[in-house]
Amino acid sequence: MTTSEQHILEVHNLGRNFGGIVAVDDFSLKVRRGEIHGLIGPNGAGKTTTFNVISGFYPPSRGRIVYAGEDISGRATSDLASLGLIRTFQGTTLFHELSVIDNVRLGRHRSAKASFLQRVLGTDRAVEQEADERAHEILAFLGMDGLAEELTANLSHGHQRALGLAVALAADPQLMLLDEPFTGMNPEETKRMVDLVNRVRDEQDVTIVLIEHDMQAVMGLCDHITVMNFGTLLASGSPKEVRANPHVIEAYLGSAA
Ligand SMILES: Nc1ncnc2c1ncn2[C@@H]1O[C@H](COP(=O)(O)OP(=O)(O)OP(=O)(O)O)[C@@H](O)[C@H]1O
Repeated sequence: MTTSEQHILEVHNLGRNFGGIVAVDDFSLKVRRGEIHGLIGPNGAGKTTTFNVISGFYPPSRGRIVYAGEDISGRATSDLASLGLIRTFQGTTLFHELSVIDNVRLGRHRSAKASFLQRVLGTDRAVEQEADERAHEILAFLGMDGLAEELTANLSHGHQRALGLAVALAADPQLMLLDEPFTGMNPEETKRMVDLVNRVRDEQDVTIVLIEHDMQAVMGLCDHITVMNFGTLLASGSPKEVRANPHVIEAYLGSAA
């Protein structure tokens, strides 16, 4: 296997400025197919900016992003979604006034399986039916099929976050970028979400990169961790290696101080 077959994502010497602020500078990252990869670092380290550039929300100022062997630098989010690169957000982006199943159906349309006109006119019945079946399948996979017709606003926080995962899964991702999936969760909800993320990788064949501040969850879940500080690469390795790295300890103690 060549290195580009092994790595679903390669970020080469990425840079991103906002006016005079250098948010990300000469940052490189490689993500192997099938792994759960943590992107960590103190506040303001450049993690969210990196996600935004990879997922096409901002073009890079410098550097290159290669996904599944293809240079995707500066490509639009909708293009990337149809290639199987899907990103979730820290806050929930669900439609609270819609049912659970309708949210998942909408997630499927992000993968552009039907043309815009077909979607608006609802002319492609086969596409609609397939979206419906897949939406139920995903809810069942997440143990939420019993909630399919429930109003999203009525779900618990934990279920809303799991629904966010269902919406992302509906787009048939190969690579999912999860932005702080455990934020605002109690330990029990975090444990359930950790199990779900593991199952998404194991059973749905999705590679996962996640930004997260809950160190216990990150260390327990990730195969590989990349640490950023001041927009640059600070360390990269197994959870054990990263935890023992004096530069990482210093960066975290410094930020806590
Ligand atoms: N749209 C923007 N305009 C100006 N500056 C920005 C913008 N987005 C990010 N920055 C700056 O870039 C730097 C990196 O921010 P970023 O949000 O990427 O860090 P982070 O590691 O995700 O932080 P946190 O863990 O607090 O979310 C910060 O100094 C931030 O203020």
